[in-house]
Amino acid sequence: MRVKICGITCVGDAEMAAAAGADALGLVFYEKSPRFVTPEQAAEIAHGVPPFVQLVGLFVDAHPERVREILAAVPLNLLQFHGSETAPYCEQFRRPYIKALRMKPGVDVNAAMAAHPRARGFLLDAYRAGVPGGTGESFDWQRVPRDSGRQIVLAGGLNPDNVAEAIRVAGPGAVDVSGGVEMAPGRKDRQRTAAFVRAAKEVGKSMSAGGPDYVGAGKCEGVEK
Ligand SMILES: O=C(O)c1ccccc1N[C@@H]1O[C@H](COP(=O)(O)O)[C@@H](O)[C@H]1O
Repeated sequence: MRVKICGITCVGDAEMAAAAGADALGLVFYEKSPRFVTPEQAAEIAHGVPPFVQLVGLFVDAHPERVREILAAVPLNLLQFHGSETAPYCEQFRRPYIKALRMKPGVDVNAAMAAHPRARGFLLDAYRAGVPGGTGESFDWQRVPRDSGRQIVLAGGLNPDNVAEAIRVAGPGAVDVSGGVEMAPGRKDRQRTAAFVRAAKEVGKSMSAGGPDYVGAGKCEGVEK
């Protein structure tokens, strides 16, 4: 189970979250968020990120020039598009990306996924009208498709107390949290972050112990599995 801690705003929190075992750290480039960071702050935070921890840039319907400017200044490994971005928009940056889907009642998740054939995965988040994300609200985890064949990142209102149950119900490949591990908007709490990573990794391990440990559909030529 991979874990992303989103909304990192300072070097200390990046180091703390990485030490707690986070696989990815999120930087929010959405100006209206309390977790917004400037490209300069983001570049400084990037220096505190150890090798093999992914740095993810979160955008909400940003002007393409703004995304390019940030890409030139910050070594992002993955882009997270959290607005109503289309596939051509997302693909123009030629970087791996995930697309956030807000779980509005009645939304056709499979159709939304099909519209982004080149996305690395889909982050499923709660829906609240007028707010693009980071609401601290969850949605019915039963609604997460189990057989889409796409990588699912579960988000929305997760915290150290509910993440294990959320993973058991939804069966995602990764989880993403922001408000549920904070002590104040934009500042992560060490204990909550560590407890979240531990809970997610433990349940992920116990679930893979009960089933096949290799779920990849792709085969390598000449190699029998
Ligand atoms: O974190 C934000 O401020 C934010 C702003 C705009 C769009 C997305 C945002 N965050 C993402 O939302 C999910 C859920 O947040 P939470 O855990 O419910 O607080 C989070 O994982 C971020 O990827």
